[in-house]
Amino acid sequence: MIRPLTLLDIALATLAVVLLKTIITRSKQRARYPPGPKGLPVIGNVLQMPKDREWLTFAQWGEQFGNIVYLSLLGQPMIILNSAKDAVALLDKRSSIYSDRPILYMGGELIGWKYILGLTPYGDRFREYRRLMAKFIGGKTQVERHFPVMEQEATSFLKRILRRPDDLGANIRTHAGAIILKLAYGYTIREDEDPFVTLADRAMAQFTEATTPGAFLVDVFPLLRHMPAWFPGASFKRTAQEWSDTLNSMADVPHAFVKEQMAKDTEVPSFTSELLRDEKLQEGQEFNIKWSAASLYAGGADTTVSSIHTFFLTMLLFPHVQKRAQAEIDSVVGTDRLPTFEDRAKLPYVEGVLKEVLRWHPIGPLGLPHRLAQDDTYEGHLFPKGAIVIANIWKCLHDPDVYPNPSDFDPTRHLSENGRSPQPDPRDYCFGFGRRICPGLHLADTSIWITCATVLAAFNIENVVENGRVIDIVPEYTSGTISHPKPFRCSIKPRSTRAEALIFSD
Ligand code: HEM
Repeated sequence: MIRPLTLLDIALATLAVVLLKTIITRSKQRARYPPGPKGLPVIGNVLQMPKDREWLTFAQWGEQFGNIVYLSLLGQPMIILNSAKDAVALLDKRSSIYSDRPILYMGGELIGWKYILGLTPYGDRFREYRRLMAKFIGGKTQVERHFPVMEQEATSFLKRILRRPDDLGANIRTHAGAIILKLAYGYTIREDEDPFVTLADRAMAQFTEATTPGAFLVDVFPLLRHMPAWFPGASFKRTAQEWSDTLNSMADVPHAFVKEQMAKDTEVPSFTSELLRDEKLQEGQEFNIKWSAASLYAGGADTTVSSIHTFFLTMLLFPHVQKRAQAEIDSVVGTDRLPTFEDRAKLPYVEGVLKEVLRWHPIGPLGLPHRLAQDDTYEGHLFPKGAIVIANIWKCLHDPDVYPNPSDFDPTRHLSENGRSPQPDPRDYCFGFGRRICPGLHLADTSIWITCATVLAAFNIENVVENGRVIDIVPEYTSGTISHPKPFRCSIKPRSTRAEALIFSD
């Protein structure tokens, strides 16, 4: 005899149908996602994620599965774009839906880096920060106003090198900090252990630690953020509080300095002072000015450091490039003065050196992650809403079809020489894409150029010789959002007594 159906039977049957439907829909959807390495149930590709220099593994997966690679990390979809063509087609051309940022619970929410532009969600605050920055450094004309500061700081950099030639890393950090602090706050740094530079360095180091994937469980289980700080196992909350204090000081202390100077009418014009004077300050406006100035500092201090370091590294590794660039400067500028921005258009080979520095090792090999705001389809694939989309900038700039022999540092690839057209300008990719493109790109381009040009005019960069033996170096880079050359030794000496005199001539 057949037992009559109970409510429980009906509930179980309904659940089974719903589960089956979900599995079928998911696997149908999965079939429409781009290909990628096969992961495990639930955790997806978590165990296959590379621990360092992710851009190399992502590029390898691109060769194996096709340029667009799909990954799933505990259910979080991630899409890697390994070609410039796809990055432009999606992040540039469909920018209105590809411009959000993923939420980082430890770094963004608990510590407060979401107030810094790079992690600010796509919305009103994002637009306001970008508007303020565009007025100051948004184009070539705006940046031209800052040429005198950059030229003066380039000479100060040469002096620091001359005084402490063995402290290259520290000298470069001071130099980058000096430019951005002058522009953002009208602040002149102290030569020894500047308190603002030290504070910012600490905040940036904590940022790197806080946003390293897998470093904090709260990024995997966001509900943990509600745990009280005293709860056993909640030490991350206390760390977050401490690091939040550092970040707030990084934004507050220089801002207060400008206001103090303005009250005494002694301020040096800067991003902050100009906005505080100009803007009819409405509610919340001062907050935006303070945090966009801190965003300039956070975005500008560490990035150019890596590029300038790469410049020294490559001059050491490719001495023939250094010689040719110096010969070009000598023939155009002469040896009685240092190069200025007025010389730039007449120095195509030095321009090629700058482009190669930005291409050979892009400081942000994977840029910053974008977040897709709604479902999208592209070349027959489904890209789900909420997916994290990453452009493999390193791969775009090392694609052998676009840049033949990509590991060669060859400035001539950017010249129209011997009837050859220049290869694509790396600046079209290294600064990112769409509405999130680096707002500091013109400042970066000009400040790195003047630094390289003056260093080439004044110094020879050579291998260290010890006990008659040349110390060779093997170039190595750190992992992380901003990738730096690992420390290396080099000898930096004035090219002549005349060059040395020029450095101290002002
Ligand atoms: C070699 C130098 C630099 C390179 C290669 C570089 C590259 C980048 C890249 C790849 C991004 C992410 C773009 C995206 O999401 O698609 C970015 C964002 C950003 N950069 Fe730069 N950058 C450099 C220098 C600077 C400088 C000098 C500043 C400030 C003065 C700056 C400020 C920023 C800010 C605030 C963001 C966040 C933009 C946003 O989220 O809307 N960067 N940069």
